[in-house]
Amino acid sequence: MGKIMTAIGLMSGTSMDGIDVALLRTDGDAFVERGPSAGYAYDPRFRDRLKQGLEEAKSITSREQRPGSLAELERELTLRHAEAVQTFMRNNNIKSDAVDIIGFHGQTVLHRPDDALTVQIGDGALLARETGIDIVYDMRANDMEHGGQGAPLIPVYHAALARNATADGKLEAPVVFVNIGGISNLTYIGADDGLIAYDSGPGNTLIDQWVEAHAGIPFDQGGMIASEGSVLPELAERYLLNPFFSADRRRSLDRNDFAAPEGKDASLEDGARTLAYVTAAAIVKSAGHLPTTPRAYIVCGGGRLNPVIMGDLGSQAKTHGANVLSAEAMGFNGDSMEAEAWAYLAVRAREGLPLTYPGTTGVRQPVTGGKYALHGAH
Ligand SMILES: Nc1ncnc2c1ncn2[C@@H]1O[C@H](COP(=O)(O)OP(=O)(O)OP(=O)(O)O)[C@@H](O)[C@H]1O
Ligand SMILES: CC(=O)N[C@H]1[C@@H]2OC[C@@H](O2)[C@@H](O)[C@@H]1O[C@H](C)C(=O)O
Repeated sequence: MGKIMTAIGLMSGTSMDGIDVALLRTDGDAFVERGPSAGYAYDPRFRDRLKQGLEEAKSITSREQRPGSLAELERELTLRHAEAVQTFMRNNNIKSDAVDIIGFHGQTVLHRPDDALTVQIGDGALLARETGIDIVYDMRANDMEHGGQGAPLIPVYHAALARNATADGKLEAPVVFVNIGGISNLTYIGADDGLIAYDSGPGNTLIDQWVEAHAGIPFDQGGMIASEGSVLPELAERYLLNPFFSADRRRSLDRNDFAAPEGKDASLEDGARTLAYVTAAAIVKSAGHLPTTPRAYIVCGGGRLNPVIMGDLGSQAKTHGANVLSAEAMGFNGDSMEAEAWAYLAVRAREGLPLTYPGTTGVRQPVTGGKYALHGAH
């Protein structure tokens, strides 16, 4: 066993709904002990600023550029993360000298794997100064420099969880972890420990955009709106026939790769129902590229709280003989898993261990990654 470190992971995902924080004790390998976690929601005004930041980021051609208000946004985002860390440590009685490292994801504002360009805003040095803790950040860049898609990075953590659950007799491979966030991604862990991962399609983003534009609400809580509607097959087909699903090569997605329907395309309810169906069908369709059908799908991320998505995923997976379980049914935490993963990745980075593999991002060889900001350096 390697050196066990105490790490905090910070995730601000593509849904831009807030900051997830989680504490982990780990050696970056098989030893994983999950600690407390929390979510700190963004207020609607900051969420709007992030959305504007995504627009401004469209003109970026090299990853250091911060056009428009992006530099100011990066500073504010970082200070919000520092505040989240401080609140989290206060609420859980954790002293900063008890934490060895923070894994800081930042906010993805642009992701164009075909141009080898991925930009996560987040100022590691500022966060180190504010928290007094060493930071590992910018963990996607090195993967891209070595020919990878820069995403997904969570698979190595899924693999550690699966290995431990299999050893405890709680799980039988092959198994798939699905994260239904703004975008959905899946990790396949084969019986021989083989690891395959990729983005599987639009997650909640289209549903969020649809209900925001037509009902002025940020998301379809509990799938209430979708449950009143019907699937419109033509509209669903329009998404599911996208070349993303049939291409030979799996590629990672940007939030803007799929667009929400036009208002005239559907009623509020039918639109929400159809997009929930698309979210589930995209996962099953993408899983068709795996070497074997998994026995189970373990679902994490906010989409698992939408029973319409879960119902569709359950019935479609069943036709292939697979069960669908929420992360909680396996004793995991579906809200904090990404933040836990960023804590785990920070420790792996510190130990020089690989973060990504040819099977997870298409990188040429397993590579580590991350930049460091040491709190004593200033
Ligand atoms: N109670 C709920 N009912 C229905 N949907 C929900 C509920 N809670 C959260 N969601 C959905 O989950 C989304 C947030 O998911 P999550 O926090 O996993 O995304 P993320 O981490 O930002 O994204 P990504 O994994 O793509 O980076 C919300 O935008 C919403 O659409
Ligand atoms: C570029 C980027 O931020 N991608 C995110 C996004 O959100 C889900 C999916 O698209 C995944 O590829 C990734 O996040 C997860 C946490 C990952 O890297 O594992």
